[in-house]
Amino acid sequence: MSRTTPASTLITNIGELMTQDLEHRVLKDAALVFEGERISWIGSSAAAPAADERVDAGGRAVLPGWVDSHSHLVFAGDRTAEFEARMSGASYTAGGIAVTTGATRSVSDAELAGLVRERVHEALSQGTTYLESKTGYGLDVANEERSARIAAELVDEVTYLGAHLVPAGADPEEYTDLVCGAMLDAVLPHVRWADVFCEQGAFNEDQSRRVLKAAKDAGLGLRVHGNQLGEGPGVALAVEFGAASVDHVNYLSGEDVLALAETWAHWNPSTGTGTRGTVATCLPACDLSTRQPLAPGRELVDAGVQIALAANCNPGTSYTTSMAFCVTTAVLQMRLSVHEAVRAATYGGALALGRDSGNDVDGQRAVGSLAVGHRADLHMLKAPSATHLAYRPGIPLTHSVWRAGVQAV
Ligand SMILES: N=CN[C@@H](CCC(=O)O)C(=O)O
Ligand SMILES: [Zn+2]
Repeated sequence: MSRTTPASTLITNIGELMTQDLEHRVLKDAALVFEGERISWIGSSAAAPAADERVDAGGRAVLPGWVDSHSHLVFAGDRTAEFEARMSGASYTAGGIAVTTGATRSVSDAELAGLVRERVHEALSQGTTYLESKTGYGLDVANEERSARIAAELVDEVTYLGAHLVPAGADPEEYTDLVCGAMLDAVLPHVRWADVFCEQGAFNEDQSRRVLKAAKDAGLGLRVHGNQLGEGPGVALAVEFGAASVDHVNYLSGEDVLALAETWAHWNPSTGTGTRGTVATCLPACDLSTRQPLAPGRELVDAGVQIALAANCNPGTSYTTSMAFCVTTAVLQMRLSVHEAVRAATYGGALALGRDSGNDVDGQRAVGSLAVGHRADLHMLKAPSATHLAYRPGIPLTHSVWRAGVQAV
C-alpha cells in the first residue's frame, strides 16, 4: 500500500508507552512525535505539540518494533516430515540442513528472493521492524554468495553462515578452508557479520575457531550458534573472540554464565556506554519445536548478562516469524517479567546487532527503544498494555506498525 508520509506525526492518547529506553520508562497517557524517520518528542498527551498529522491511539499500548536478531530466511522448501518425526520422539540433528540446502539450490534467484520477501512481510505485519538474516543453505561459493546478495537487498543485517553444515561428501577440514577463504571473499561485499554452528554434527571447536578468526581478520562482526544441543565450547569461543552474541544457549555450565556476565563488566547500562559484551540470544520457539530445555533466561538476567529474544525463523527448528510468541513464552515459561521479555525482543536485539545507540555505526539511527533521535519504529497493540502479550497468548495483537516513520500496517 502506498501512503504519503507527512512531515511530522503526533501519536496521542497512548494508554501505555513502553519506551525500553535507558531509564526503562513506561509512560501512561503518553504521546510521541516523529519527523521523517526520527523521533522528535516524547511526553504526556496533555503537553503534546501540534504536528501535521495526528493519530489517536485510543488508549492502546505502543512499544518499539521488534528487533529480530536471529533468523535464517533465505531458504526454499519445508521440513514438515522431519518436524512430525520429532513430535513422535525423534531428536533434532544438524543433518536436516542438507535437505533445505538441496531445495534452496534448486530454485531461481527470483523465486528465492520472492520467498525471502514474503517472510520479511510476514514479520513486519506482526511488528518486526528490524531484521537480521543469515545465509547457510547455500554451502558452496556460488550459492552462499547469492544467498548473501539476496538477503542484503531485503533485510537490515546479513550474517554469513557458510559454517552451518559440512556438505555431504566434503572433507570437513577442506570445507572449513573454503569457508575461511574463497567463500568468505565472495560474500564479503554483502555481509556485516559471520556466524558458525559450533555443535556436534556441525563444526568442532578447532574448525569454529578458524572460521571466527578468518571472519574477524576480514573485518566482520561475530556471532556464534552455541550450546544448543549440549554443553560445548560455543559460549567460551564467543567470549574469547568478543562475539556480539552467542545464540541458543540452552546448555550452560556455571562457568559459561560467569564468562558471559564478565563480558558486561565494562558496560554501563544506565548510560548505554562502555564496552558491549556478548549478548546471550534465547530462541524459545526453537526450543519448543526441538523439545530442548528452554534457555535459562532468568538465570542469565540475574547474573547480569544482557539477553535478546529472537524468532530464529528457519524450516528446521523454528518455522515462525512471531516475536510475540517468543515474548509470551519467555514470560509464561522462562519466568521473565513482561518488561524484561519485551526489552529482550527490542533493545536486546538492537544490542546484539550494535544498533542500540544513535548514529553509532554507519550514521544509522538507534532501533529497539523509543527516545528522541532514535528511529521511529513503532508497534501499536490492540490492547491497553504490553502485559496483554502474555495475558492473551496466541491472540494477534498487532494494531499498527510504523517502520522508520512510515506506516506499514
Ligand atoms: N542450529 C542451527 N541452525 C538453525 C537450524 C537450521 C536447520 O535445521 O535448518 C537454528 O538456529 O536452529
Ligand atoms: Zn540459527
